Amino acid sequence: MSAIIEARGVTFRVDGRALVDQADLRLESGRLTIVIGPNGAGKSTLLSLLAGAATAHAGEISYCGERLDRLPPWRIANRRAVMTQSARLAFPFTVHEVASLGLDIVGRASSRQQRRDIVARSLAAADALHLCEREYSGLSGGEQQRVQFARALCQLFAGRSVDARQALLLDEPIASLDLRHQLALMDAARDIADAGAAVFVVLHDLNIAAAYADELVVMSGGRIMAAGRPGEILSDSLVASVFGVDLQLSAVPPSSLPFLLPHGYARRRDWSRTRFREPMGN
Ligand SMILES: Nc1ncnc2c1ncn2[C@@H]1O[C@H](COP(=O)(O)OP(=O)(O)OP(=O)(O)O)[C@@H](O)[C@H]1O
Repeated sequence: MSAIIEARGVTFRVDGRALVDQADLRLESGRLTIVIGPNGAGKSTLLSLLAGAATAHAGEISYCGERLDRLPPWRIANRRAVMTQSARLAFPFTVHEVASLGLDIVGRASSRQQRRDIVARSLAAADALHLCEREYSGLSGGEQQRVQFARALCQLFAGRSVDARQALLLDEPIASLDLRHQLALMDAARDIADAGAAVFVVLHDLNIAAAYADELVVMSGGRIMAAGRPGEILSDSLVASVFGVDLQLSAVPPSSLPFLLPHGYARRRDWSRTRFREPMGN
């Protein structure tokens, strides 16, 4: 079966410089793919290309075997939801209104009650239901990030009635979150993959990436340097060559790092999962 999203030889240049250079990638149903790499590696640019927000100069991106550049916007909107890094809003929207933006171009066939249910379910999945009536601009950075996650979930859930083969693309979704919300959001992403979507996440935290990824993609200088199961590809030498960090010389004693590479993958699987569903008091 074709991948939900596939990139073949994708290259994107600005002023002659390749920000993404000949990337090959398959995002499959049921799989959580996490991309890591240093600042400027090209991770967000790759995500924009996969989302259809930028157009490749070479290579091809397809959704379920159909060329992305030939799909009408409404089909793209039903098939993939995106959470970008920055989401400033110029108007005084409430949290409920921001989450509902995810329903703007999808889910039009749904009844008013179905749309209300989708918004409530998405806000609950992001632990943001209790913020519903608050003004978005008055929220903390982490709270805003959770509302943006809810907005992406709204789009995904609403689009599901039209197109069951979907992808969720998240750009640094846990950058502003506390530890519990980081794990809860990643657990929610895991659940969405387990329900059949292809999930693609840009992360900086190598421990969390190693703990959650079915497939880890390591980027540097616009290129995919390695891809595979975290336990198979993560090594001190890869971290040294891509991030310029010698883990052996780290000032932090290994025993204080709860799931340091590459052992985190196995350990995380044994933990009880963190859920947004319980009230968390903020
Ligand atoms: N519109 C643009 N014009 C010129 N250069 C750009 C543009 N967008 C991104 N870049 C450059 O392309 C490179 C890749 O950027 P990108 O945002 O994809 O990296 P990233 O891996 O997501 O980085 P970070 O971890 O810092 O978010 C960077 O060097 C960036 O400065």
